[in-house]
Amino acid sequence: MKYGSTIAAIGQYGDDGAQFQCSVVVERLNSSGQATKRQVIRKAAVLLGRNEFQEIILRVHDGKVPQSYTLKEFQLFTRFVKDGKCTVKLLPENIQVLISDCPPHLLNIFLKTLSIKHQAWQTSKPVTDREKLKACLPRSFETISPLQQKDVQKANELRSKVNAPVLSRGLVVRTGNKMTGGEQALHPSKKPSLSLPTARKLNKEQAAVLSAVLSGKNVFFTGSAGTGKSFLLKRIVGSLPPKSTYATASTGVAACHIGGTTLHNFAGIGSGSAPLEQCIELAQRPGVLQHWTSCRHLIIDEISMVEAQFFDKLEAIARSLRRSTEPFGGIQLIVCGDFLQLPPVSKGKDKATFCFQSRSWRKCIHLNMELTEVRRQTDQSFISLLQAVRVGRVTEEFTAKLMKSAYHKIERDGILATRLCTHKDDVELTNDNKLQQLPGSVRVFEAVDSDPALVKTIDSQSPVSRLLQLKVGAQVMLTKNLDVQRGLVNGARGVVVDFQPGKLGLPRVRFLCGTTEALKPERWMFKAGGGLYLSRQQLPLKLAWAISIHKSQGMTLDCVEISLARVFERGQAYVALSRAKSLEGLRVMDFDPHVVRADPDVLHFYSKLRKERLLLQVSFWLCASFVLTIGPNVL
Ligand SMILES: Nc1ncnc2c1ncn2[C@@H]1O[C@H](COP(=O)(O)OP(=O)(O)OP(=O)(O)O)[C@@H](O)[C@H]1O
Ligand SMILES: [Mg+2]
Repeated sequence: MKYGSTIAAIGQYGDDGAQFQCSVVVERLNSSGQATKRQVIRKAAVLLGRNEFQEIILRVHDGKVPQSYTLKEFQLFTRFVKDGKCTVKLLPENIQVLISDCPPHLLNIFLKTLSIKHQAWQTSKPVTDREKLKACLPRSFETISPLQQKDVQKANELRSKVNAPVLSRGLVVRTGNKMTGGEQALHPSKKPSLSLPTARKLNKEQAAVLSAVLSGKNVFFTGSAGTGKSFLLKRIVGSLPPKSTYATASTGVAACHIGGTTLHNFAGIGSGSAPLEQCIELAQRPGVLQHWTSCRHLIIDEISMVEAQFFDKLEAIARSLRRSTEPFGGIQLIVCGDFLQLPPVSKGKDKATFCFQSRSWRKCIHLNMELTEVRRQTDQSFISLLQAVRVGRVTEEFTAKLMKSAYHKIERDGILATRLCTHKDDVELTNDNKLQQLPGSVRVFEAVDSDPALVKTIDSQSPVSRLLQLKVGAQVMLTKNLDVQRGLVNGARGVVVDFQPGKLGLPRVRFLCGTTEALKPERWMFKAGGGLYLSRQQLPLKLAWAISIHKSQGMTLDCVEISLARVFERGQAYVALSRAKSLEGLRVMDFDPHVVRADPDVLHFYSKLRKERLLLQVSFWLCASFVLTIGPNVL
């Protein structure tokens, strides 16, 4: 395959784990492990292939001369895969290939492909040097085929049979201090069987948006609640080079869902209410300036809560700091959200303006796309009800259904419904009171923060609090995806059944999905200003008798109870109702159709986009085999 075509292919597809673009450093080491020769390739294509003897080859291409390494005995260092980094150390040659700035999702598949293909290859008879010479085959290189079940089977067969000497000539995987993969197979009792990568697949609509993003367009994608916008954003984050990609969201909770930071944190201009000149000065502080200059792809989730003036300021700052006349200083924007959900928080009496009403929106966004397939709910009649609520048109039939839901018995196995509150104070009061009312003693779990002096910054982005108080019987919610297959997902509801004996006294939680699990502390990483990373280690739990509707934006909830009497915002009732996975899992205490309001400006914005045929319903677009040629000139 030619280098040029490889890069183009990677830009658009490259999802099979055999090739990607990244930075590479090749080091030749001496016997004491020091580099005696170093070659830096800032823009390299890395390919996995096979030679004429079916051996696995790692090929590094700098655009001129390819370098090939036969992968027989090697070590993989995989601790920083999440940051797009890994190292392949070739043992007999004493060469290490340091890979960095690789889209983490691709790197993950690449490493899995490499490990499994290598283990499957070990089941075949090795070709000796003598046999190679005799064969006189012309040299060849063919990109490795995507992982298949048969590769996994072969690798697992080897794992069940093999003993130490065989693996000692093979692969060793190191993830920090722990060892996985090949090395675990040295201890037969510990070897887990391998499987194909389980990343949940994007649907066609989502894949089309990803492809538009990878083609370099500035994309705004929208869709009703639960169409998988944030799910897709996570994949987009994983498919772009980490050094120049910033994942942000308008709120800390939403930022945490996509493993990013808040837009305010990225911008470094405080609330952004100071005059532009002052904001530009603020953005030039050390640490902040680097965000603006190194960013090539800016991702923003929950765009509906970003204020127009703030967006315009960011756009002007980007042009100024990057000394560019292009919109947003040439940064690729990937913006997502549903304007019919929560609007920006208004300051004072004036109604806040939406981002799409900003001066720069139109010139910044090349492509508007809409996801239509709802993934959070499966019951079509409930989906139709929510669609009606979204646009503020509740029929009598839907009103009757929602009023009837007040009698739903949704408690199961001692797990009560979570109450979604319109006001923050109600949340704290409810959770504190309910915990106090429970018999038994309180256990307090204190988080370990990387920088206790920055607890406020951590609090603003963390889904878990510094102090977590629990008792047996406490209603809790999981705040992290622990095991999607087993239903242990972010937002899963449960109840504390007991605490394990011992000093740590970790809580065991029974979840609605039927699983009872002892929970261990988990770690969250946050990007703070100045390229600084902060972390918090805490149990992945929060009290769940009540949460606020604002905090629930973006969540999927198992069983919810809602009181809408004090709804004060357009879109608020829709956000609350659309958190539920099913009508059966929902109880609305006091439904009144008048609290359901959609913002007329938003309805007008969406209908204008549709009228001008600028909002591409991706499903329609796929049917029509529409080619991505729309640019800013069309808008
Ligand atoms: N392709 C997919 N495969 C499997 N599950 C998916 C897929 N896309 C989305 N989901 C699941 O659907 C649910 C809703 O997705 P997500 O939260 O991303 O929706 P959203 O559009 O961001 O909603 P909201 O507007 O409420 O924030 C989640 O549980 C998510 O894991
Ligand atoms: Mg979302």
